[in-house]
Amino acid sequence: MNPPADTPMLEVDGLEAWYGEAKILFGLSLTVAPGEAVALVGRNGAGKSTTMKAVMGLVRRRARRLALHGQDIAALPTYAIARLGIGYVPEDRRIFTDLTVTENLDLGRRAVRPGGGSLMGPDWPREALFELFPNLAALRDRLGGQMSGGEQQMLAVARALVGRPALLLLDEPSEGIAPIIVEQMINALGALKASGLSLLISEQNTALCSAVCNRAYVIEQGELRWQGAMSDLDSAVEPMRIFG
Ligand SMILES: Nc1ncnc2c1ncn2[C@@H]1O[C@H](COP(=O)(O)OP(=O)(O)OP(=O)(O)O)[C@@H](O)[C@H]1O
Repeated sequence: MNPPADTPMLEVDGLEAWYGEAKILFGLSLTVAPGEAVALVGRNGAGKSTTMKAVMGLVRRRARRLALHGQDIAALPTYAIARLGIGYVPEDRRIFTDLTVTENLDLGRRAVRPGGGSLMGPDWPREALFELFPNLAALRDRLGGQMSGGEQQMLAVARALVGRPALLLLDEPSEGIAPIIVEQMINALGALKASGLSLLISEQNTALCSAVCNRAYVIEQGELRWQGAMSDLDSAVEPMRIFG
């Protein structure tokens, strides 16, 4: 049975998370609607990465509700959450440095069992990925370890897309990459949004957030500080100085 039309793609309610005994998230709530691009912003150490890890089940966490398009994921292990349809690109990219671009992409395929409740996002055949990230096309036989940080970031995003996620979590996709590559990343993320993919993007780059995202959540010390339309963030951000 399909969920009601207004079901969020991602629903997070009252999320708490810990590293060992240290509590990091204190009851965060957020949603991402189908096809929506949402920014998660906040200073270094605010808890953006932890929020993404908590959604993926990579840290100890508890929530009143954690659901992917109506399906409860709170008790699932990480691999099952990924298999249901969430792609995750962590801050440290984690591409295979000893494999070529093409081999890295081949490893991104997701083992999906029909009827298992998995959501399939837009299909990105290899040539479409190379159109999305033209730099990768020229480097298709290059080893991952011999690419720049920005190229590796593109490869990490492309590899996540091969698995046809319905929701993509991107942890600081512009971090440590050259401005020209940030431009290309903005274009690519715009195309992803246009394809109907839902995006949750942790970012400190205001240009990227404003170009791609509809709404934003500001977090500070593991708590929600502000939420609203991306266009209203600037006036809210200045007094809070949450970027940089
Ligand atoms: N593995 C860990 N063990 C213990 N504490 C951690 C760990 N990773 C992060 N923290 C702490 O959790 C808090 C939130 O960190 P998190 O990485 O989620 O922040 P962030 O908003 O993503 O910041 P950044 O932009 O610097 O990545 C910080 O106080 C950080 O020191």
